[in-house]
Amino acid sequence: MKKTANVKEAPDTRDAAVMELRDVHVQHPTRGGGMFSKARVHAMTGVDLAIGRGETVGIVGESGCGKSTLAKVLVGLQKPTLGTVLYRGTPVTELPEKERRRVLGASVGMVFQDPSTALNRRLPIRTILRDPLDVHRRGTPAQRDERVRELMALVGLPPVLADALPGQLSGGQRQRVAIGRALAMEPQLLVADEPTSALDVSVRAQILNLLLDLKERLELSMVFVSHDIQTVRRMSDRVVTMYLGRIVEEAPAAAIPDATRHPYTRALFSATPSLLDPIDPIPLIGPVPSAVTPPSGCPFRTRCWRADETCADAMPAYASGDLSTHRYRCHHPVTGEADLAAALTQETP
Ligand SMILES: Nc1ncnc2c1ncn2[C@@H]1O[C@H](COP(=O)(O)OP(=O)(O)OP(=O)(O)O)[C@@H](O)[C@H]1O
Repeated sequence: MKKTANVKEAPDTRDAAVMELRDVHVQHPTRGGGMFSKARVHAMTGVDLAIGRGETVGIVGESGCGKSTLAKVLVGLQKPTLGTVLYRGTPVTELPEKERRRVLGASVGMVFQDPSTALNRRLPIRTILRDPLDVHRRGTPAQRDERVRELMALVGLPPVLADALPGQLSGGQRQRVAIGRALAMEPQLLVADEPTSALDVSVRAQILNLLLDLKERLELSMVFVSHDIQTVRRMSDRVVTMYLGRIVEEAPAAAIPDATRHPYTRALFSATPSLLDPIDPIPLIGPVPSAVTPPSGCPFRTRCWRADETCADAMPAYASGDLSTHRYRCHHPVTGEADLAAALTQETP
């Protein structure tokens, strides 16, 4: 094991949370399941999460693990089936639907994966940026125009593009518009769901740097969602690993990978090694199981090289790591290199 003594501890911001989820569940009727089908997709199960002021929380996991569902709950686009969402201490899940959407719509900004589909192609950039201000009746018309100018400068768009249509912009410029629109209402929290995965590799770093810069300048809290743990680690103070709708580990970003204990976090990290520090990829055997009939106990057990019969009995309770903001749910946590070596020799069926 490498030493983790130099790992900087992320502050425990739970008391000053901008947003908090308490035991949140989201279940969907199955697609094509028929009107009377009782089958449900378990998109989120028992999620507890607090996002501190000025903190960036990264969410990582494979496709279908519930990352986008979590992002939608935070911005009010997805109502939880069960559980409580608090915005600055107010339980918004107890508000009427329209009011919950209004409060979260005005307080939380969202940047989607693909700016080409997220922006209305027929509207000029100035109208797109003004839209949230018009919807929420923020300021006078002159103040709204001034805010549009400010937003364009903030996200690095030249004023000359105000009358352009989204189709006349590059992918990177379109994502800048989407970020500007998300910031129009001066939100405290910005949620970015895979904000660079639809962009050319050459502009990805520019958009990531813009988000880091805006977070500092505006003292934003941020939730950054990606399947790429290396990017999440770079962007975040704290990283949350999700698997089949559940949080399985939360760790300070600087603790990744060496101090992390959950086999799934380790496997995700090993799948995107850096050129400078190559490591053997841990094979994740088989696909993520169905979210309609998730495995009993620990959902990762069917793909985990450390699983035994205890893992089928119950979802492990949270255990604390050495750092106060590190916790994980695993019956057989990874505690040393030998625990990883066994993963490399497991047999592919
Ligand atoms: N409206 C819906 N109806 C039925 N099932 C849904 C719906 N939305 C999401 N799901 C299912 O919920 C689960 C979680 O989906 P979600 O999109 O949150 O995962 P994700 O980790 O963001 O994946 P991706 O990276 O592919 O977007 C998946 O099994 C998905 O198929």
